[in-house]
Amino acid sequence: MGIKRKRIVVKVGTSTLTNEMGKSNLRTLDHLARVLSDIQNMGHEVLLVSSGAIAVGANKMHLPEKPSQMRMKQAAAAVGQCENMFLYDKFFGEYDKTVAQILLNAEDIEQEVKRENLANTFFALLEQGIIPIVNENDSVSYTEIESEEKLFGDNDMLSAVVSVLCQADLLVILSDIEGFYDADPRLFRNARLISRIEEITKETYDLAGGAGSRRGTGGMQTKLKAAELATANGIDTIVTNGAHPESLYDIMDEKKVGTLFVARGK
Ligand SMILES: Nc1ncnc2c1ncn2[C@@H]1O[C@H](COP(=O)(O)OP(=O)(O)O)[C@@H](O)[C@H]1O
Ligand SMILES: N[C@@H](CCC(=O)OP(=O)(O)O)C(=O)O
Repeated sequence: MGIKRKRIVVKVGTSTLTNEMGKSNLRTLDHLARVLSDIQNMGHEVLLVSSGAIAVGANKMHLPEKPSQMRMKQAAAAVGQCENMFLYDKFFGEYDKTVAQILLNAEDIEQEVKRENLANTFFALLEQGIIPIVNENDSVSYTEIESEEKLFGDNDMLSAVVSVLCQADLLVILSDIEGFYDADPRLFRNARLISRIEEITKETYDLAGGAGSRRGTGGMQTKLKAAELATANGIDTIVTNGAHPESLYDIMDEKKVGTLFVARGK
């Protein structure tokens, strides 16, 4: 029997990668590296879209909080990206895996020639059993951090763009919450998890609020946009909690986890 959902893209947000102190959450990073390595050993192809550069960099630079000035955000991203890749290289290395860093701007996707080159790079890496780790190129492209006209908006959207580009079978967005609720559970205690969404409509967006912590960006609004793009391109999308990366095993076994946004045309 062939492997279902062979190629998966996993996106992990700042709120999962860092702790309350703004420092790297080493336990989660290690768990994530172990589970993704294991899933690759089971015959799947894995791509990781990882946020956290700005928050981790700000912490390493001893800034009192996440910077608001653009130049400081870009500086923090340069420091934090380096730290994150160091940690990923170390943790994935423990499980005998090689990782590669890909940093993207919107132009890299918009221009056809660049897009093709980029897809070829991803395919070459996957063919070699390497795990690509993707982030926005924040230190170069301020538009991705701030502009209204940004294509990615944030890493949720970037993960959907990468999923489409790589013709992934599944996108998993790991956040600091179990999935998509009928209201933001941080504000409404009685909010209920929605386990399956067949179609994302205006009413769905009405249920989604912004970021839940000072570390996160975009909240459920951007996750819905990402799910909309991915599902429109035939890619199932799951939003679930990244605190327990082991749930990825259940996802690969097609068990019910978090919220499934069903691919269109299925
Ligand atoms: N309808 C909703 N269901 C679940 N979470 C929601 C909803 N609306 C807003 N949120 C908020 O979205 C947050 C997750 O997004 P975000 O803070 O950007 O994290 P990440 O770093 O994972 O992208 C949750 O902690 C929650 O407070
Ligand atoms: N590219 C930025 C992350 C932006 C972003 O989308 O953050 P998040 O909502 O935590 O996924 C960084 O690495 O800090």
